[in-house]
Amino acid sequence: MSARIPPVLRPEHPSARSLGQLVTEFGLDHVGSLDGIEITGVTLSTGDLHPGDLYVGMPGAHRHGAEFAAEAREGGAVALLTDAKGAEIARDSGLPVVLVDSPRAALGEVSAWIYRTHEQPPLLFAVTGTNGKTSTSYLLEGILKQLGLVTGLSSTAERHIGELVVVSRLTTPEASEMHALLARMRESEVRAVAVEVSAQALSRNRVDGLVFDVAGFTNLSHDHLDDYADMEEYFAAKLPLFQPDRAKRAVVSLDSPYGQRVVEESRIPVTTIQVVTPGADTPSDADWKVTVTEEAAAYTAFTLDGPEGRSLSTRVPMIGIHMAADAALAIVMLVEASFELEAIGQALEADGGIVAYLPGRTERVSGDRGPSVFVDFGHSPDAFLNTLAAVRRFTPGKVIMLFGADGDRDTTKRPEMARVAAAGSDILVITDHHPRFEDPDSIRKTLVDAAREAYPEHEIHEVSPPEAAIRAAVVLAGEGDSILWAGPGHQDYRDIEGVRTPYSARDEARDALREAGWAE
Ligand SMILES: CC(=O)N[C@H]1[C@@H](OP(=O)(O)OP(=O)(O)OC[C@H]2O[C@@H](n3ccc(=O)[nH]c3=O)[C@H](O)[C@@H]2O)O[C@H](CO)[C@@H](O)[C@@H]1O[C@H](C)C(=O)N[C@@H](C)C(=O)N[C@H](CCC(=O)O)C(=O)O
Ligand SMILES: Nc1ncnc2c1ncn2[C@@H]1O[C@H](COP(=O)(O)OP(=O)(O)OP(=O)(O)O)[C@@H](O)[C@H]1O
Repeated sequence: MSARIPPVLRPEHPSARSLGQLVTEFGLDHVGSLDGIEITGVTLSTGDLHPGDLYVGMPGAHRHGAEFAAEAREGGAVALLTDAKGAEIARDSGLPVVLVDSPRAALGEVSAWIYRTHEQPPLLFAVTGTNGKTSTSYLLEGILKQLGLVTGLSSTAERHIGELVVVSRLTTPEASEMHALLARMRESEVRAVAVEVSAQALSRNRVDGLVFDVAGFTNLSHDHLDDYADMEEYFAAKLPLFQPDRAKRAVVSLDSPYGQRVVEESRIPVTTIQVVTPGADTPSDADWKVTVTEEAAAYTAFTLDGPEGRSLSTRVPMIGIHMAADAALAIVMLVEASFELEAIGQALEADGGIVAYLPGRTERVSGDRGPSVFVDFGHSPDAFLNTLAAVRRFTPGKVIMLFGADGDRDTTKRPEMARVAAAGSDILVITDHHPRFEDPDSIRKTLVDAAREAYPEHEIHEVSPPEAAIRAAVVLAGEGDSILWAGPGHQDYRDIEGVRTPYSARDEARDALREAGWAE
């Protein structure tokens, strides 16, 4: 059985638009009569086709989308938008063809036009960076709700429209889906939307047709070097978000050295923020400074100090300094969007701090007895470093780190992940994650070898599959110990040879605790 692919959210009451008018307004060439053709939606996939759609045939990694034009017509598509090659491929499809140089480059503006998302858009927030995008987006959404707004969210984990929740496929949806989502949000009177923007999304035009009111940068560290040749290329992929055609203003964290470079290369007004340690040798030049004042098992308290003596103290219901950094970034993004710091402070104080639930982000799944078990989505060396440090601070006993590495994704980060995991833990349990089309034994071997080489004395267990590994970790743990299971986070499947096999790390961890007698 494979896990269900979540649906794409579309407006429930789309208004029809004239294809002829689109062609005229965009100055496009076309083949075949467009007389009387009305479009109500747009898609680049036959898997998500609605009658009345404009089907966009774009060249992909494997196929040219125009190959599916006839299938799209049978499914109710009323026209094809494609490039010259696609027009040739789809010559006999029976669909009128609208021509563009690059369907991907045209998709954002065309989708915005079809769904009228340029008209009275909500407040738009974008968050990018290697780690912390999802967390900051959820925290933004949480605070906006506390301020009384109807909100929307687009993240790796979920898309939210007010109270409606749908599981996500991509971190940042393709532009056609993004504008459909915004149109649906408008129907629900959503006033502010937090959007997680991946580097891949910026490289692939997925946020075209949007101008964010405020863009936030969390940090940059080693990840995605399968998609980008090196860190410079990965960094360069993030920069377009910080230019006038993409965002009006930005808040940039200086917590990683790349933050300063974003400031230097951005061409929009930028405000900076940084986590500071009282008494540190190098004072921070950031506009806003975050000081963690208390780290408890259920929350992290911090003070945010800004220009003109402005200050706010609150708490985030998550563990770790990095979560205070994400929460403070969210608050300053709101200030840049013209919310009063005082009003934010009052709303948070009324609720005893920020109210937000972040699925699978250092989520504690254990109860009052036995070891603490946290399930986390971290899958990069820097994420491991931060979450392990956070867990360590509450753990009187041993810290057991359980993790595997993604198959068919950046292989160069694996040894460093293993070294960081060994350095920050007392016991390592190495297992499988999403093997995809790779051999899981060989992925584990790379991790075990790297950890052993760096820390020959470290206690390392290799256990496959993860269902057995979490049970092994629980057996190794006792009262006062912690298990950090990094990687699976919120996900409800494992990708094994391209099949999404249903699986929940959080449920497995709860079952393992129950079987060991630590939970009812
Ligand atoms: C590697 C990559 O970017 N792939 C994307 C790409 O697929 P592709 O080029 O392989 O498509 P293809 O199979 O050649 O097909 C070409 C076209 O024909 C269409 N088609 C194909 C078959 C069919 O039966 N009907 C049909 O309409 C496809 O929708 C596509 O438009 O075009 C598809 C449709 O637009 C995307 O969904 C797909 O993203 C895949 C799922 C993906 O995983 N992308 C990753 C790299 C990604 O974007 N990740 C980031 C970052 C995550 C993070 O922060 O960690 C993200 O934002 O999610
Ligand atoms: N500011 C931060 N600095 C470093 N690590 C962080 C930070 N915020 C979160 N993390 C770590 O990174 C993991 C992933 O967090 P989150 O999902 O918020 O990031 P993301 O950028 O959305 O990741 P992805 O690109 O994989 O979706 C967390 O579970 C935590 O381990």
